[in-house]
Order: sequence, then C-alpha cells, then structure tokens
Amino acid sequence: MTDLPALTLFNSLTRQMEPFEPVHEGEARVYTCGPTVYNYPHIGNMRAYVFADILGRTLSHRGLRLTHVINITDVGHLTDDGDAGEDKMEKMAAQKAQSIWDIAQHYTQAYWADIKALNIRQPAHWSIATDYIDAMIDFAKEIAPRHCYELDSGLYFDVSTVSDYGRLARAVTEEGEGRIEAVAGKRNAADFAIWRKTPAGETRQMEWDSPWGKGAPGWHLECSVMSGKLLGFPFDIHTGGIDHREIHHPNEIAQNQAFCCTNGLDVPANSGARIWMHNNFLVERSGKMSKSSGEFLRLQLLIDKGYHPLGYRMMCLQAHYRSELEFSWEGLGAALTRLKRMLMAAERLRDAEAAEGSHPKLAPMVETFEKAMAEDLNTAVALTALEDALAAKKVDPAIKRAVVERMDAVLGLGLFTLTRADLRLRPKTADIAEEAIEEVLVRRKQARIGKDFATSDALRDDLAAQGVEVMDGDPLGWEWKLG
Ligand SMILES: Nc1ncnc2c1ncn2[C@@H]1O[C@H](COP(=O)(O)OP(=O)(O)OP(=O)(O)O)[C@@H](O)[C@H]1O
Ligand SMILES: [Zn+2]
Repeated sequence: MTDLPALTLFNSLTRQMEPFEPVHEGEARVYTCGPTVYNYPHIGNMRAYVFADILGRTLSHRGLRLTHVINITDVGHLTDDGDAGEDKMEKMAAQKAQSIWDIAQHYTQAYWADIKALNIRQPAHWSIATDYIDAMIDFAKEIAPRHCYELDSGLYFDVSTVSDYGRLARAVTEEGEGRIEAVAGKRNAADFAIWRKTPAGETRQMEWDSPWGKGAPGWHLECSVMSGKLLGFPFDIHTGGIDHREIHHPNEIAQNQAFCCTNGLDVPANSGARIWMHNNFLVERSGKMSKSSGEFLRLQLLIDKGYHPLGYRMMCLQAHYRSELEFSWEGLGAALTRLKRMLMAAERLRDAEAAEGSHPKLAPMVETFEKAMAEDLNTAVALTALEDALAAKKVDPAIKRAVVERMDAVLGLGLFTLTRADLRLRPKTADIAEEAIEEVLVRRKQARIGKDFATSDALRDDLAAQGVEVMDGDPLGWEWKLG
C-alpha cells in the first residue's frame, strides 16, 4: 500500500529507529523465539507473542507477504541462559517422572491454547527444535573448523573468532560475564556450548549421535538453524523478550555471522536478521514474572476468575511494547471494560455491510492510526484512534464498518466476531447457571412492576449470596455479573 506512512521500527542492534526495507521485495520474513515447553507459559511470556502478532499483522496490513516462524524449544535450554545448570526439559521430566516427549507435548498444547485464546494468528511454521537435529549438526560442522573447539563437556563457540561479539547486548562487562558459569578450559568467559555431550556414564532421554559424541544441541544453535533454514539469511526481523538481548541473541548472531562468512555471504557484520526487536517485561509489583519462581500467573487463571483473555490482549496493547507493563487485577478489569465498550459500539455496525470509501470525519482517525502504527507500533495511540472512529457521529455505517474492520485487523481484538455476552465468563467458583439467574431476574422485574420492592430486594440479596451482582442501570447494558 503506497498511501501508508513509511514503517519505522526500533532496531535493538543499533538502538535506533530504522525504516523497514524488506530484504525480498514485497515480503516480510520474521522469526520469533518460542517457548521452552517445560511448563505452562505465564502471561508475561504471552506478551512476547502478542507483540510478535501485532508486528506480523502490521506487516500484512501493509500488503507484505508475511512468513512468520515461531519455534518450540523442546530440548537444549538450560536452567541458566548462559551455560550452566540442567536442561529445563530433562529436569521437569525427572521431577514429574514422565517422558520428555509427553512433557513437551502437553505444554506445547497448553501454549497453543493460549495463542488461540489471545487471537494470535497462526504463523506459517511452528518449528519444533527436535525436528531439526540433523540440520543443527550440519550447521555446527560448517562453523566448527574456524570457530569452535572441543572440551569434555561439548563443542564450544569461541566468541573471539567473530567481529564485534556482543554488540547487541552492548555490555560485555565484568558483571555480564560474571553471570556465565566458568567451565574449565573455556577460552573466553562468554564462549558457549553449541553441542553438549552426554557425560560419560549418564544417559539422557533426548540425545543424538554427532561427530562430537552423543549429546544434544545448544539452545542458541537451535534458533540460528531454524531461522536460517526456514527464512534464509539474511531475513528481515528477529523478535524475542528483552532478556534475550543479553545472551541468547548475541550468541545467535555470533553463530549466524560465522555461518554466513563460511558460506561466503556478504559482510562480517552479518547478523542473520536485519532488525532485532525486543518486547519489555510484564512485571508484578514484586518483580519480573517468571516461571522459574514457583507460583505464576497463567492465562487460564485469568479465565477462571472470569476475565476474558482478550482483556489481557487489550491490556498489552495499552502499553508500548518497549515499556515495562505492570500487571494488576484492577488494570485487567479496566482493560476488559474498555474492550466491552468498543464491542458495544461495534455491535451497532454489525448489520451494515462493509463498503469501501472514505468520510471526512473518519480521515483524521485513520491518519492517526496509521501514523501511530508506523512509528514503531504505537498501539496505545492506535487504540484511541479506533475508539474515536467507533464514536464518530453521522457517518455511513457501511463505511465506518470498513474502516473499523481494517484497524481491527491490525489490533486483533475481534470486534466483529465477539459479542458482549462472550466477554462475560463464569468464574470457576460460581455454581449458579445463567438460566437460573435470568429466571430470578424476570421474577424481580415483575415484582418491581408491581411495586413490591421488598420482594425485589430479597431476590437481589438472594442472588448476591450466590455471588451474582445485579447491576441496575449499568451503562454497559449488563444486568448482572458474577463477582
Ligand atoms: N515477564 C515477561 N514479560 C514479557 N516477556 C517475557 C517475560 N518472561 C519471559 N518473556 C519472554 O517470553 C518468551 C518465552 O520464554 P521462555 O518460554 O523461554 O520462558 P523462560 O525464560 O523459560 O521463562 P521464565 O524466564 O519466565 O522463567 C521469551 O521471548 C522471553 O523473553
Ligand atoms: Zn531463540
């Protein structure tokens, strides 16, 4: 689309806003680091995928042919992003006395359910790490002679063999290196295992033969291989959470650089992807939300408490992806109410058949929306433009509908697929059926018509005792809610 303002994105590599110029004309190729499926995702993890989804939708909206890859890490991610600890998958499997394959299967399904509930579009490929072991070994074989060395514990990447290692993290400081566990024989503190050998006398549930002995690939190697294989180097955009800017992505970049040089591809500074983008954290008052820290918030918990998952999507969109976002139940409630109001406005357009065209009253909103999204995905401002468009008076509903639909295709709030009633979820703790509530409300209405306020109040209190709040004159048109 030529009439849209040029898209600029914040590139973590240069710490600057940069125009998006596709590597392949008319296309956009994006890789997103996926979850390690050793546990349920928490809602902080899901913020990373809501962000990647908004990016993908924005690229599609601009008429680019999008190829999006999200991987599933089912092997190789250690309990520390550096090189220490156990494999997260092996550890959980041992704890639960289950096979790793079952663990991976279960948590992948749970993750996909959250993806769906949050209206995140399906990527072109879900790449499963264990499906690419041969390709990983081939990649490692290519770069090993010039960039790697072998120790008893595995094949290590020598970070001094590539130029400008760590430029993404901008911090190969004492402190940064201090986080990486010393392994005897490592040439540089930041060197990392690209293949981990199974220690003598041990067997792992997941291990493969390789030129360096039985073992498993390193987590960083996996993403380099899957992104390069499915998208080709260089591709357009690589995304992940901001923690990956420190270790995982610098290590991917080092491998990509080594691989591209070996293959005669272009400049030494070839990072594999042109633009690296990172979403900031969802935090709780007590700090970053983390799976490793025992109790954590799952999307299912929100649903069990009666919050529609798209309320959480709305909460994410209200903040810029590069800002920290603090989770609170009040904040979630407010986001859900906002979504509800938008749905009510959209419901009025439901009968109109979307018709292309423009209206002078909508033009400023469209302009604000497009400008906001073009400036590094400013969803917070885009949302207000969408609300203003919904509220515009005396505009042909058919044209309004088309405009709102186009905006919603970018934000993915499902304004024309959901109804207000869909947003009202029964909290798990409520055991009263909706028909029963409606039936009491009919009786209450009759009592009120007959001016029998004692009965009307008694029925209201009755419902309250069962956790149902009656809402007379609710501006959103809900007669009751489960509290
Ligand atoms: N609190 C958070 N807010 C936003 N994104 C997050 C948060 N925590 C992790 N992420 C991102 O979620 C994605 C999936 O992460 P992954 O499944 O590897 O989680 P993890 O690192 O094992 O879990 P955790 O760090 O929560 O213990 C990554 O892109 C990661 O950067
Ligand atoms: Zn990754």
